[in-house]
Amino acid sequence: MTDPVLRVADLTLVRGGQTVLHRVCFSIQSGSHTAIVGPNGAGKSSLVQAILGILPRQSGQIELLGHPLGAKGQLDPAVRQAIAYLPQQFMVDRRIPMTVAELVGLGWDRLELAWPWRDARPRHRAIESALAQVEAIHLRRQGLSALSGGELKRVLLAYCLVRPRQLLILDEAPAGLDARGEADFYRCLYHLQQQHRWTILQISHDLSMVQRHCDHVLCLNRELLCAGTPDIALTPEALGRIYGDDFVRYHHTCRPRLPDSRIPQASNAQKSSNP
Ligand SMILES: Nc1ncnc2c1ncn2[C@@H]1O[C@H](COP(=O)(O)OP(=O)(O)OP(=O)(O)O)[C@@H](O)[C@H]1O
Repeated sequence: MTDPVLRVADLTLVRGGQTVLHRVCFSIQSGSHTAIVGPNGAGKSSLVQAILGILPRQSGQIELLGHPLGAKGQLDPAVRQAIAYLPQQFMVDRRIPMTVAELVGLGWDRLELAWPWRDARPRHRAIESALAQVEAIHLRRQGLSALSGGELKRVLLAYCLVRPRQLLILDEAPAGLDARGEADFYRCLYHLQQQHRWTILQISHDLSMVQRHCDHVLCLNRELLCAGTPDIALTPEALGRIYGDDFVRYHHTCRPRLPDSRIPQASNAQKSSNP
């Protein structure tokens, strides 16, 4: 078995004086698709922020692509560039006069100093290719303020894939999209995952999506309560431990369409109910 893409050992995190993660341990393998599930306030976003080196940890170790993450978030720049992050909300003022191509280009730029003119052509080609892959090439000269929510998510995916990445971390990335936008986003994401062999770690509240698309689940509520394939981690018993014993999972089912002959006729129904 190859080295894990991510290894978290004994991670404890304190925020605002309270322990939000207690001795969390797990690892994720290359090419896997892992979901982090758990109730509001369970520490899911805090966990992701600790993995990205944004939040300092109280204790424990984090290793990304075989490299240790320093106590203050230090990480080999080449490793950092192999990781892409898609947040729940894109916190940049959309009135900033920036085009889609300029935003995607930021994902290509190296962290160290470089000669801008030497890289201009490959940079341009990488931006065009990334936008084409998310079917957003027609938006390249558009300002960010003119994008719909769904278009912006696709552009952010292009930002993620403008450079080769190995690990993609998503924090409720399709939040705010309508049902169609969410389905399109996931279709695009899974297609790209197959193509680029990404390892995905995503926070989600959508247990049906997790059941359908993820091969590993981490159930978190301040500590790691259980982990395994969706069949193991999303049983009613396991969900009861995470969300409380009275939790009942809602399944949306479509009523089958009745053949026309069996649909009650409003006029007949009315007739028979009239004296
Ligand atoms: N900036 C902060 N300062 C102090 N405490 C915080 C801060 N942000 C979050 N917390 C606390 O950390 C705990 C975990 O929050 P976190 O956002 O990680 O949970 P979550 O599982 O991602 O929740 P949700 O599903 O609601 O997004 C919560 O108790 C929260 O109040």
